[in-house]
Amino acid sequence: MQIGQYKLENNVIVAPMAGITDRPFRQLCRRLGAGLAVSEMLSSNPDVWKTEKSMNRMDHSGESGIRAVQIAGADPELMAQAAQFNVANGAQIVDINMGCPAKKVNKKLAGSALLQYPDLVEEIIKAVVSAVDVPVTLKIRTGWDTDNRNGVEIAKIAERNGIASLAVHGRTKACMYKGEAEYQTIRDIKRSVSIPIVANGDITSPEKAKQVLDYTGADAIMIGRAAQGRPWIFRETAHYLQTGELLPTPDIAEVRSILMEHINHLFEFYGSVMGVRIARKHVSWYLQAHDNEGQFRRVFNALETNNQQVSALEKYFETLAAN
Ligand SMILES: Cc1cc2nc3c(=O)[nH]c(=O)nc-3n(C[C@H](O)[C@H](O)[C@H](O)COP(=O)(O)O)c2cc1C
Repeated sequence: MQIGQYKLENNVIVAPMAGITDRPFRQLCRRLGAGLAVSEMLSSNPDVWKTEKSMNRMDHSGESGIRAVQIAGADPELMAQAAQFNVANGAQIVDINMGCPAKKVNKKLAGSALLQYPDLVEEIIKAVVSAVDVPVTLKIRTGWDTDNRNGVEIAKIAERNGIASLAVHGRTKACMYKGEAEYQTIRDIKRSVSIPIVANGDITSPEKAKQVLDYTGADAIMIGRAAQGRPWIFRETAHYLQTGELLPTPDIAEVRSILMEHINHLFEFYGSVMGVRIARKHVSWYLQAHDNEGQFRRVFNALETNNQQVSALEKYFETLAAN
């Protein structure tokens, strides 16, 4: 897929996930085959840009691949400034968040709450597109609520105001994460505009990715939660879409090596205190399939230092390999 001047290596994209798609995770997903990894959202409120959390989110140093940075907010002028600020800090694509249903974000009328106000959507897009000379992409849900799936209307606004590609999560804001994603609205959107469309929501396997692409006619797919503890899903999916062949799932030795690489990057990026905290949730996802009783995870979550975490994992994998 082409986004402005950028051609993706493949059409499998890492969904932005606040608290998850930090630089270590994006880098790992890219190494394991993702064509693009969008960063966690950054608020358009300049007062928070200096906080540790925002500074971490804006840290793209040494990141390979195209740097796509997501911004969230409801004020067109502030969104334009946030876009400029991020481009000055190295963003090569600016993505606007109109998909997030989180209360904290929607309370400020940002994220998917904006879908209720097509005029404001248009103003924000216009302001951001004219503020920067990099491609601007947009991420939405299919609409505000089930009776008002206005995704097609929003897509047309996006197209006529210069949005370079549009990612659509197949749920409305009202759905939050309940039920199953639907792809019919994504298909309707794809048929009503000619900008590239990215299909998102509940894509959990290479085969599902292919089904969704075939059904919607979308140009690319975006995977979020299914990559938690399973970043190799990008390699598997890209390979399947290109060849029709399923790769074998990684054996335990490879899972160990990927997990160790991931947590070592977390320690480097966040330092040992925060790194140890963030490692806990990732380790629990990686081990879901191997630690049925959750026994190891309970012990692991009580460990306080990175050295303790590393040696506990080494022992855990040695025991698994011996059995
Ligand atoms: C923990 C978490 C954080 C998320 N943060 C963001 C975000 O910062 N920006 C955004 O546009 N979407 C965000 N999303 C939504 C995802 O990008 C994606 O649209 C959604 O999870 C559906 O895709 P999936 O079924 O593949 O997970 C988040 C989702 C989760 C689970």
